Parts: sequence; C-alpha cells; structure tokens
Amino acid sequence: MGERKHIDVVAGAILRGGKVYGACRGYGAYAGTWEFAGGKVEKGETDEAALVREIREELGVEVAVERLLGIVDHDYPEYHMNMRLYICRHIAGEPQLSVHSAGRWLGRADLYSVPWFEADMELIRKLESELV
Ligand SMILES: Nc1nc2c([nH]c(=O)n2[C@H]2C[C@H](O)[C@@H](COP(=O)(O)OP(=O)(O)OP(=O)(O)O)O2)c(=O)[nH]1
Repeated sequence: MGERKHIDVVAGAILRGGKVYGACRGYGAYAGTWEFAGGKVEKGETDEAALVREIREELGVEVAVERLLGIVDHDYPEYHMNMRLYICRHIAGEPQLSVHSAGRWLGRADLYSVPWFEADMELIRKLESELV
C-alpha cells in the first residue's frame, strides 16, 4: 500500500472595500463550484510566491499577501488536500476571468449566496468578521 497522494494548495481571500472576491470554476469535475483564486504550490516555491503567481495568472490582479487566515485538510477521492487560505489585499487590476466562468465581490450579506467548495465552509465562517 503506497502513501495517499497529497497536494498543497494556497488560496487567497482577496479583500477590497469590505468585500471578498469569489470565483466560479469554469471547467473540470468541479465546474460551477465557487472558490478563492489559487492553486497548487510548486516544488521549491513559498506559499506567498505561489499565491501571487496564481492570482496574477487566473485573474490578472496584483495582491499583497497579508496573513494566514486558516488551514483546511480535506480528503478528495483522488488525493488529500492541505489548503492554506491567506488574507490578501487587492492592490491593482480589475479581475479578468480566464479559468473561471464568473466572479463577484461578495459582502457579508451575500457571502453564502454562492455554492462554495464544502471544504472551504469552515474558513468562510472565519472570514465573516473580516467583511465590514
Ligand atoms: N483554488 C482553490 N482550490 C480549492 C479551494 N477549495 C478547495 O477545496 N480547492 C481544491 C480544488 C482542487 O482540488 C485543489 C486546487 O488545485 P488546482 O487549482 O490546481 O485545481 P486542479 O487540480 O483542478 O487544477 P489543474 O491540475 O487542472 O491545474 O484545491 C479554493 O477555495 N480555491
């Protein structure tokens, strides 16, 4: 029996004007599921560098990574995921969709109006207090 596959994921809760940016996966098995921009950390890469790279690639947006909001461990059928969610400040650029089919700045009142990844829900509750 081999070790179960493990992936390291970073995601960014990008904040601007009391709202957070959520995006809807445009393709693949989880198309239609909402998430924070991000992705797998590459070998030798820091979380911060991976996050800045992924957010730039996916949304064309520049962010400053502020702090770790929380960590989630989740078993997907194909692998075990360890995801670190960071609070990021929006610096520049309007989000341009490339891999996502939709995206919105969500405030406290509409934070739960989109279908997030189940794995994200605990961290989303934690995020509520950041949205004022
Ligand atoms: N980016 C992101 N991924 C999330 C979130 N919540 C969550 O469970 N995930 C999962 C979905 C994927 O299994 C994994 C992210 O990996 P990824 O973005 O490289 O997605 P992927 O494996 O579909 O991409 P790829 O190999 O095709 O590039 O983390 C989230 O909020 N943001």
